[in-house]
Amino acid sequence: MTAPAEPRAGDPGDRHMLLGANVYDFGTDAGAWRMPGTGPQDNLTARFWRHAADLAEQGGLDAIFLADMPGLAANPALRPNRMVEPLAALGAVLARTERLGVIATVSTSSNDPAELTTRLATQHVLSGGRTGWNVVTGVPAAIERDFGYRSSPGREDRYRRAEEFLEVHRRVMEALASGRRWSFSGQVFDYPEQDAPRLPESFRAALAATPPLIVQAGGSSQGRELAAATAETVFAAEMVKEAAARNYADLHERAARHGRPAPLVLPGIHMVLGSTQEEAERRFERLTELGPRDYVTRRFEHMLGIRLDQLDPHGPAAPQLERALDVPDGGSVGFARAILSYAASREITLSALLRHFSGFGHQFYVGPPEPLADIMEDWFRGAACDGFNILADANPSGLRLFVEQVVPVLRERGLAPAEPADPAEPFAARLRKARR
Ligand SMILES: Cc1cc2nc3c(=O)[nH]c(=O)nc-3n(C[C@H](O)[C@H](O)[C@H](O)COP(=O)(O)O)c2cc1C
Repeated sequence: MTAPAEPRAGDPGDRHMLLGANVYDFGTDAGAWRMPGTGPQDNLTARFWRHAADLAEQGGLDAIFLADMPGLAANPALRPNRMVEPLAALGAVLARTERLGVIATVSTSSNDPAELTTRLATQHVLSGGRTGWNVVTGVPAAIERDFGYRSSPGREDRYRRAEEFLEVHRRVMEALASGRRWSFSGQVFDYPEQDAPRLPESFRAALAATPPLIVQAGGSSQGRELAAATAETVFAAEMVKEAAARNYADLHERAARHGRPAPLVLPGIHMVLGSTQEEAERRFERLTELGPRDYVTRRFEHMLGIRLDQLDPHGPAAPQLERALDVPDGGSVGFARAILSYAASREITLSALLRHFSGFGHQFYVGPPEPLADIMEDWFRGAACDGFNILADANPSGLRLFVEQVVPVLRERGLAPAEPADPAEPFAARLRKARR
């Protein structure tokens, strides 16, 4: 009798896929805030976040994830965008839920590690162990001004700061949990030996049991190395399954070199759903009409550092982008790589690529539930991911469509749990345990 084959990295066996909802306020599509029934300031109300929380928890999702770019990261004349600070908004979600996890994006480039750690620890203990911190290093040009940067720190500097930031975070979290003194001395941060803050024993015990989950987003080689050395979950930008599977295996190898289990990988997937293909296409057309003209092309140019008017729209996308690509140092190599891999895998023209770019570097899907579940199942069983971060086209309607139409299909296939998660095993501990 041959021994059972060692599970390949990513072979899910009987595991369920993890499902996060990336609630980009009104939705991923630039026209989402103008969808019927949406008010331009809905996301500034606790009601909006309670509703998103109900949909996610009752729909059996694992977490609500909030991206963030502090400062005026996008032109509000184009679309109201991420107007709420993630930790505050997720406080409303936690107050409304029992099991759902929350993951807040906070940049290491515009915060202090010791101060942030006490904020994260407080929210984590109040939530009963249901929080995660998505580590990003972004300093898009718009943020330079708001945080008084004399010049935008390059990728190397940002990641060097992020490495030290995470080590300070780890030491402060340990001091909060143990009560022991702590210090840190590095190139970026310097904290003399000091007492841990005085805390009730119950607070310390809660942190010692399970600290906040460390998530990471940034797909450059520096980003992948940071994830392998410190993260427990990665929010990834992937548009092609084969590239995602290669990156998944690479992350497993990198983590093994650090003697750690690999982080769970959740690529984003931007979706426009309908009960039929026609219905979904109509929804997408409507959202595009409601959005600012040429929003997608301008975002495409900005993310890749190119000028479309200097390229041939009817020519092959991949060779033109390879020559022209100039990812801004404040931008994301991870997203650029995902877009290039899509262009190369399908040998499409630049204008055809733009149509698929409506996911802004994430996988983009327009159609009914079943084929979407096929794609998700294929990636999950194909060692390309451990689940997904759902990017609904418009919230809450798009999130509701996913919960009502796609989750039941995933459950039928055994890919999503039929029963809600056991609240006795809090979110952060459950995901930490799911790594391999
Ligand atoms: C999937 C994904 C999601 C990201 N989300 C954010 C975000 O919410 N806020 C932010 O400031 N940067 C975000 N970033 C960007 C990176 O964290 C940041 O710009 C980094 O410096 C560059 O990323 P890179 O390693 O991909 O070059 C994201 C990157 C990726 C790949």
